[in-house]
Amino acid sequence: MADSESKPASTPLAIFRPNNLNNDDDGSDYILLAASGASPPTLEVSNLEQPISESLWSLIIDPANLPPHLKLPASQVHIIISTNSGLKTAQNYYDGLLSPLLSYLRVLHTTHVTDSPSSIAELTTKITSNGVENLIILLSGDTGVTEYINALPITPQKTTVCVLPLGTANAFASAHGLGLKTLLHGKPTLFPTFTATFSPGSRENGQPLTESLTKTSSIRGCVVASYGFHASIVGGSETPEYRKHGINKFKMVAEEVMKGTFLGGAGNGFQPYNATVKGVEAVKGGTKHSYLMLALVDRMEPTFVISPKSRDGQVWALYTGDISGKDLIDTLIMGAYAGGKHVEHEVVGYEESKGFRIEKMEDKEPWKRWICVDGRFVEVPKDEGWAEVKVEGGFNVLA
Ligand SMILES: Nc1ncnc2c1ncn2[C@@H]1O[C@H](COP(=O)(O)OP(=O)(O)OP(=O)(O)O)[C@@H](O)[C@H]1O
Repeated sequence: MADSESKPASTPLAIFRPNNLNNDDDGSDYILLAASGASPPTLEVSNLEQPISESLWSLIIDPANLPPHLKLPASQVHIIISTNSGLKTAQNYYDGLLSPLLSYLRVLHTTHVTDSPSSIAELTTKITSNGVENLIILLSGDTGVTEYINALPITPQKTTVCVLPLGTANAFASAHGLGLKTLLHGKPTLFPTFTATFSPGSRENGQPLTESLTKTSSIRGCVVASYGFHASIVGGSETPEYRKHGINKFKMVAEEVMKGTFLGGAGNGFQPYNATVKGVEAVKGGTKHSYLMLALVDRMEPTFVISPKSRDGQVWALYTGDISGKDLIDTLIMGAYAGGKHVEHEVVGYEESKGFRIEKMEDKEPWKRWICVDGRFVEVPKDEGWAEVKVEGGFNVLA
C-alpha cells in the first residue's frame, strides 16, 4: 500500500505567514499547523505553497496578535489534564500536540494533572477564586465538564472554558463542534445550564448525594437531563462493569434494557417507567413513560440529532409515553440519525421547556429510578423521592 493511503489524514489547525504580519500578498510562504492523524496526535508544522486551498483560509491567524484569551498571563491560562477520561489519552494529547502548539505560539500557561475524581472540581474552585479573567483548557469528557460547571460560582464569572474532547462520548463538545481549532479561532460564548435538585435519600454512585462530589443535593448540567430509557443507558454505561468497554458500552446496555435483562432483570422485554411527571404538557397526566429529556444541545454526535430546536440558547423537552421498545428505537433513535425527524412524529411530545418535576417513581428496580444529568446519574428513592429540573444560569465557553 502506498504511504499516502496508509497514513491517517492530519487535521489543519491554523495557517499564518511568519515574516509578514500584515498578511498582505508578498508571495512568501505560509506555515500550516496541523494535528497529525496518529494516535496520540502530534503537532505538524509545514510550509504551504500558494495557491492555498479555499478551506484553509478560515484558519488564518496572526501569531503576533492572538485573540485576547490567548494573551492572558501564564497565571490565568490553565490546562487541566483529566488522566482518567476516555481511554486515558489526555496526557499524551497534551505532550504530543497541545503543549508543542502552545509553545510554538508562545502561549504561556499553567498545567494541572488530575489525581482523583475530585481534582477537576477542586482545581476549578481554586482557579476561579482569583477573581480575574481566566481561560481553562479542559482535556476531558462530559463528566469532566459537569464537574467543572458544578464547581463554578453561581454569580456571573470571568472564566471561559475551552473543552478538548478526550472522554468516551464527548456529547457536549460534539454537539457544539468544539475542539483544538476552537482554542485558536473561537470566542467566549454564553451557554445555558440547568439545575437538577433531588429529594433527600437520592444517591450518586451508591453514596448519598450530599456526600458525593457536589456536596449539595443539586447538580448543574449543560447537555441533557433525562428519565426513562436514555437515563438507563447513560447510567448503565457509567457502571464499572460497562465503563471498561469504551464506546461499545452504550450499545451493550441498550440491548439489555430492551431485552429486560439489564442488571439482573427477568428478561420480560422493554417495560415503561412509572412516575408522575409535572411541567411537560405532552405527559397529559399519564404515569407510564418511556422517554423524557430536557435537551440543551441539538445533537449528541455530529449525525445524531436529538433535539433540532435546542440551539442558540433554546431549551426543549422531548417525551414519549408507554411505547414499545421497537417503536422507541424505530422512532427516536432512527429519527435522531435521520437528522431529528422523530420530533415531528405523533408519538413524540416536543415543546420548549423551562424544566420539569418527576415524583412518585414506583419502579422497584433502582435503575428505573435513575435521572441522568449529563454524564452522571442519580438514583431517586422509590415512591416518596422526587427530582426537579430547572433551566437557569449559564457559563462561558470558547465556541
Ligand atoms: N486520576 C484520576 N483518578 C480518578 N478519577 C479521575 C482521575 N482523573 C480524572 N478522573 C475522573 O474520571 C472521570 C472521567 O470522566 P470523563 O467524562 O472526563 O470521561 P468519560 O466518562 O470517559 O467520557 P464521557 O463522559 O464523554 O463518556 C471524571 O469524573 C474525572 O474527574
